[in-house]
Amino acid sequence: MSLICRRLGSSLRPIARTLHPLLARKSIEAQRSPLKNKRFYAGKRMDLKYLNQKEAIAVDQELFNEYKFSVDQLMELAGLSCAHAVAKCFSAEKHPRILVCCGPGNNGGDGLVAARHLALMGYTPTIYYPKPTAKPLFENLSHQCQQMDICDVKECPSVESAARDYDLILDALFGFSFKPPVRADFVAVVELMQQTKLPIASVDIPSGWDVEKGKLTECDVEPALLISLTAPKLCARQFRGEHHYLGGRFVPPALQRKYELNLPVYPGNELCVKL
Ligand SMILES: NC(=O)C1=CN([C@@H]2O[C@H](COP(=O)(O)OP(=O)(O)OC[C@H]3O[C@@H](n4cnc5c(N)ncnc54)[C@H](O)[C@@H]3O)[C@@H](O)[C@H]2O)[C@@H](O)CC1
Ligand SMILES: [K+]
Repeated sequence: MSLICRRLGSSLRPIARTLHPLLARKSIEAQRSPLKNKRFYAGKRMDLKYLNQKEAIAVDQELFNEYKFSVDQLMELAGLSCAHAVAKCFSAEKHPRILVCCGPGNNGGDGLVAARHLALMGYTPTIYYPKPTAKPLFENLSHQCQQMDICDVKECPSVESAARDYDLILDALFGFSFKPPVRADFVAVVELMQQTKLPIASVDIPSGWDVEKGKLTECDVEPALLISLTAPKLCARQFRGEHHYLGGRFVPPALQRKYELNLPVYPGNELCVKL
């Protein structure tokens, strides 16, 4: 279409655009995004972008500051998409009991949201939240879980007790703001996840991995499922588990274009897409 538009010459372009809305739209996109236009001409998909830590933080900030999303809004969608990805890979019949390990930041908040949705989907989540964040958002999420009779444990389970009491661990300890090494309060739970034979589903980043370099030691956490949120981070290139999903279906198209995210198409009305 854009090719036709060029051949028509500048004098006829406005007429062509008036007559053909699709032609007009493509032409506007071409002006806004040369890369997208190039992709259109070449007829091939650009590769999915893997974000470095700075880019992940920049996208995050833009969603809040430029697009005026609230943290609650995005966290609800992120956590819900994690629950959906878990349900696609681990059925409530075979893996009903889930230990949800929540960290002190927004990754932990995603875990609290996911726990609530997993409970509604027929799982039995139990929350381990060693350093609850004293902010209304996190207090409210914890309160909602309590009101839904979701249990929590105050002590980190041993490898043996976890093997006995749970079928899966949801790792919502650290996301893209993690800076190694792991601090004292979280060493026990990271060690549990390194040593357990239970399958692990990691939210956004396998906790303890460097956001860009990935695994730092041979014994680092090896999740069976990774749910990248918004767009995968560089460390996800090292992911060798069985299932990799993308969730967080809330990125406005203009922001996708600005960061050249080249996100895959989510099927139908799904909240997550297999990568
Ligand atoms: N932009 C987005 O795009 C969205 C991001 N969300 C989630 O938010 C996450 C990022 O959240 P945050 O920026 O709050 O950061 P994180 O949740 O990655 O963690 C930051 C917290 O961990 C602590 N921490 C950092 N390094 C540590 C270490 N070595 N040992 C112990 N504690 C450490 C920090 O003090 C801080 O409290 C994402 O990974 C994703 O899960 C979603 O909630 C919603 C949408
Ligand atoms: K995580």
